Amino acid sequence: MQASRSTFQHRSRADGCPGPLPRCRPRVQRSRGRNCVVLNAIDDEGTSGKSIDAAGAGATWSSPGWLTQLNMLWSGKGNIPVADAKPDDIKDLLGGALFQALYKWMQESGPVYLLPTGPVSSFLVISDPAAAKHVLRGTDNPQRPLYGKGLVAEVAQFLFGDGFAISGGDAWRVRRKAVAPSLHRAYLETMISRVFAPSAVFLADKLHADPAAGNSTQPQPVNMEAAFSQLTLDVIGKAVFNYDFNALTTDSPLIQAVYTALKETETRATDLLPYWKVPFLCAIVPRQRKAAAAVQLIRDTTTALIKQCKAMVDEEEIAAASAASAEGKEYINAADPSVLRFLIAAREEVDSTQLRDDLLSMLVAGHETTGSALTWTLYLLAQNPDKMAIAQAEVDAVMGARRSPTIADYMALRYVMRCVCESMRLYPHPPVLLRRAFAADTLPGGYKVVKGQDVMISVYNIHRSKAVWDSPEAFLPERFGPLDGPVPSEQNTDFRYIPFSGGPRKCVGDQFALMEAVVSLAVLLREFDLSLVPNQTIGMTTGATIHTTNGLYMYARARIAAAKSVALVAT
Ligand code: HEM
Repeated sequence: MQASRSTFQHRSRADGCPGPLPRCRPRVQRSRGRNCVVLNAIDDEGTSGKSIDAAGAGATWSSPGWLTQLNMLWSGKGNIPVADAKPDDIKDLLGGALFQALYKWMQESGPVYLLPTGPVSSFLVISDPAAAKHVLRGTDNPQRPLYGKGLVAEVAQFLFGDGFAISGGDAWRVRRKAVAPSLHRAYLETMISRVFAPSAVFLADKLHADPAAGNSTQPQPVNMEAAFSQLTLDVIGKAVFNYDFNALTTDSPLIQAVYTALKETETRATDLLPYWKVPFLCAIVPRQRKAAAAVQLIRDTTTALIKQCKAMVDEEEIAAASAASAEGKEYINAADPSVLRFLIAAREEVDSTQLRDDLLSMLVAGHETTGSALTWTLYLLAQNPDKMAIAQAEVDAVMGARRSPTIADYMALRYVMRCVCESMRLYPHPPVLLRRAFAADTLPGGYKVVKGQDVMISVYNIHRSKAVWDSPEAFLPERFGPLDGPVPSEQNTDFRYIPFSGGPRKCVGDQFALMEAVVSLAVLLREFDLSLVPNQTIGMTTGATIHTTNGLYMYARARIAAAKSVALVAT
């Protein structure tokens, strides 16, 4: 199958350590015009003294004092700095570049500040690891139920329904406990050989065959962001439902529906006027009608897949799954190792609607996230040829003439793994995590949080803060310590590195995602020299993940080294 250039264009996308741990540094006392914010030293426990000139905070011509005052008076949030947010800034950030504006305000207002969004509404923005740890660990924690998902559940409900990615409390706990075991070790190993490696090799074959990929005398750019979005949709479809979207080859109404629904979730997350909360308006606004039709198609397809799978699972398989569970073994169906099959065989299906929503949660949560992680890792490698050379040398040494990485290869691809981790530090997906306080609380550092407060944990800010990381803007895969040490996580960095969140609501697919990303990159780096098309501007925009503004156009030239090693084996 010949891939045309348009094959790798975005559909309506979603365009539509250990090792030396970074230390906290003293904060600089600063003042900004009339708004005097004084932050004192922050110690390693994240405690700080702070004060704010309440009368003047936020009082510029465009961010009038009354707005700030109301915010501060409301429920007595007086000990938290208020960002000097002008209406234009807020308009911009609601349009999609939210996390970049949050970074600017962190530099002005410190690691915990209030962002006024209306006369009596605000976000509490957290860019401090200790405060983030406190909130994340207190989310849906039965011992300390202080926070819930809040706004994110509201904007995604139309798609996720009662899925466990957005539900809370007991409903979430029960479903997470049922679904998480499906991603067990044997399943992940099977995914490498059955799904991750073959899908990446398929993409490589398309790039080899595609004159648009840069192998002809007239090299043409390939949009690798679009290619990764298609690859990860194919992967997650097979892994969760045993369903082949064939997104790398075809364009179907179902694929369009997935992109439409994702885009709508992203748009809702940044809508200034959440008119979609009004059912009457949803019924007449064309965008909402389109989104509703898309969700219906996705749900109908999922329901049909569940029905089909149920028909395949017999009593014998249920007994085998139950016996495996009793013996503490990991059950897997050799013919269909998908999450869906596991859940039905393990009788964890509850009712079909709940199962449908849980599976859709995994589909959505596991698609653009991994696609974006791959996009930015490749971008950073292409921008840092010295790191690219190390990664390719590792891939050559580990894989030799094998096109498809094995589980042993995956374990040995430690530098590639660090490249993925470092890329998720610089470009975390999503860049902010939303929460809402169920009860009044006090954050480390003494910041008072009122009941009902919407909270944004800016993972982007934490990951790029000079107070948290040395040379935060640099791409340094080596920064996490020796390659034979553990992979960085929120645990071994004390919440300084949280690309998969942390606490009870931590990503359930983190190991899946790392394997998929490392395996996909290994296949591509082994077979291609990938370079950026010159003179393109790679801007950032966001919805659920960080996207490029215009795509990531690259040349993919077949590597001589890979060709040689294949030839060596052939002789
Ligand atoms: C690089 C790829 C990925 C990244 C960066 C990522 C990141 C995250 C983050 C930050 C959260 C927590 C959100 C929060 O605290 O509000 C999360 C939750 C979740 N992720 Fe991932 N994820 C990735 C891949 C995946 C994959 C491949 C799957 C499925 C196989 C998946 C399934 C989920 C689910 C179901 C949740 C909700 C868990 C719950 O609420 O209990 N993710 N992910």
